[in-house]
Amino acid sequence: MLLRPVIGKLQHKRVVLASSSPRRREILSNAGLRFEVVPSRFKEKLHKGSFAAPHAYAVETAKQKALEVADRMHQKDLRAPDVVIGADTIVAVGGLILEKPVDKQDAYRMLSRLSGKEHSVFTGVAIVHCCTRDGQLDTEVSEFYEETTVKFSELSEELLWEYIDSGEPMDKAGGYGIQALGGMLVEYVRGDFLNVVGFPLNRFCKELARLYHAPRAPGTPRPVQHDSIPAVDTFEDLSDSKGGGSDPARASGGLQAGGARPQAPRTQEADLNGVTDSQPGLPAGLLELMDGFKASKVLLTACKLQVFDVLKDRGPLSATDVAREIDASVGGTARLLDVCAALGLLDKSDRGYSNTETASLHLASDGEQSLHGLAAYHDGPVWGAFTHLGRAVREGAAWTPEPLLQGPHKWSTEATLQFMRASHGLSKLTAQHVATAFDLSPFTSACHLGGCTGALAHKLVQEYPHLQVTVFDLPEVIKLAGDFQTDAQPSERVHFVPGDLSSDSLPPADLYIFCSLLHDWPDDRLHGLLSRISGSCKPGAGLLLAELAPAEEEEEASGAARRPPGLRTRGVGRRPWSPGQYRRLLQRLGFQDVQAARAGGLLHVVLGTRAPP
Ligand SMILES: O=c1[nH]cc([C@@H]2O[C@H](COP(=O)(O)OP(=O)(O)OP(=O)(O)O)[C@@H](O)[C@H]2O)c(=O)[nH]1
Repeated sequence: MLLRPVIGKLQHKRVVLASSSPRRREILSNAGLRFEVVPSRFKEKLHKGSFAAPHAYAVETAKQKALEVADRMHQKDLRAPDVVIGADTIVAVGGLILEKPVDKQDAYRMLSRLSGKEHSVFTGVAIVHCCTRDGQLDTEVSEFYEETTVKFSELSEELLWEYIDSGEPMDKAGGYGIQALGGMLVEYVRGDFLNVVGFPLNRFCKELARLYHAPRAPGTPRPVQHDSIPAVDTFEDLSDSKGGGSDPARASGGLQAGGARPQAPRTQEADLNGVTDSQPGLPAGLLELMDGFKASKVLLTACKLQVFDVLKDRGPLSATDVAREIDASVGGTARLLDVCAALGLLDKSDRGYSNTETASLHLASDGEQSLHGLAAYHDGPVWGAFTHLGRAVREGAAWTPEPLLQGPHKWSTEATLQFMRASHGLSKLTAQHVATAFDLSPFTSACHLGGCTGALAHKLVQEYPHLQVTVFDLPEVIKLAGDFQTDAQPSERVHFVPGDLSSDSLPPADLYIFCSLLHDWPDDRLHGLLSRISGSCKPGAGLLLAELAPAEEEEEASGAARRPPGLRTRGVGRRPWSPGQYRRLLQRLGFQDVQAARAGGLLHVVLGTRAPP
């Protein structure tokens, strides 16, 4: 299992592929990498003559493509992804650089130049690590290139034109696609085949291994292992995600979006350094599971005590200053702050403690992307439910506590508001990704079922100027929805309709949407509801489902599935969600053209169209 740990180095990072090339997307996703695709807008027009060699041109273009995306994403959200990957493939023959042909004549010129000769294919790759400090984007670029030699047969005019007329050359460097019809033109290849197709996967993995696993000098002791929550004085040792490897993003003060994670002891990564650990592995997954709740409680407690609010937009503060502001003991506060730093939620320096970017963005109570309400919900009703899990199991009760299951019509106004605050935070965070996972412009009316505060509805109308959106939810929720604001302007195209999903008829719409709602529903209820919706849909109407991705998939992609089956740290109580399962379910319910996409690194979004009966 040397393969997945290499790609797994990027597992908990938000990775973006800055390329529109379907081949690059396929090569990287086949390798198990999880990423978003944001095509670069950088125009490939660098002056070729100013580069000493063709590969230098490809590398610089790859770098500019990636930096353009990092910069644009940073400008847009004031938050860049953790890693942006850019690539550029060119063909070099007789001192000339060939890119994609602009038209058939250009393709003809390129292919006749390659006929009967050897040429080089270079792909330049840039891996850009990003972090944001004081609102400024900081980048660290690793770049490399790979060269492959390709020899073409002599091509007759007839063959040449037949190939050009197939249309295949037009979006390909040098005017051919070696992976398809163009393969028939090729006599031999020396070097990495995938490099010709557009991405040198082998070299990329070596580069990741180098970046994240700088070999230790001989005789250097192995890094110290820690429990999830280390002794206060040792938290600095936890700066790397898996212990032992170097992480450029962190080394440069960078921050992991999913950074607050307990540490597991090193296991097989030693193989990457050529050091094979012959000892049987310790049950890292088990220990992590036993300990994991402490990390959650630290985060939830720091949120509740408003530690992240106190530190937001302020310079580093001492434990004494923070203790004064949150009205707590100095010793207790110091310990809490140290553990928050160990978990990657705070930065600690000689001058004191300050928020990481993630903490300011998501854990302080104000701000558009705050998840403070969700933290309070977990610390309150959810925590309470899991405290009595043993009793629920003995009595055969649902894991969600009865009062929560009963729904808002049985809750106090405060409990309903607490639930809505949690839902609102999560919706605001994910709305843009859900709204743009697919092109929804063909629809003119949508209904967000269980749409709560209307956060997604407002994003949808902002994104689609011709769309009317109905938010359908229980009367107790709709009554309070006006108390919540979104960054979008209130719109007359958003309507709130009270009703009960399971008994009332649904408002008419040509697109129905569910978002983060179905994951804990029992199978029979889910099937019943979706069949009812399918029954209310006219042919051509859409159903869009967006759910948080299950822990299993993430872990499998990273190789963490080495753990004993069934041991998962996250996703407890969730219905296992896989796009494949929902695709099949939607197809059984009469939806066709079902497409699945991954959005924001956290969501699966599935869209189907009601087939004629
Ligand atoms: O044999 C093959 N050779 C090349 C390709 C494809 O050609 C293009 C190369 O173009 P470029 O590197 O500029 O990348 P774009 O497609 O324009 O996408 P970006 O958004 O990244 O600029 C590339 O798609 C190769 O896959 C091929 O398919 N076969």
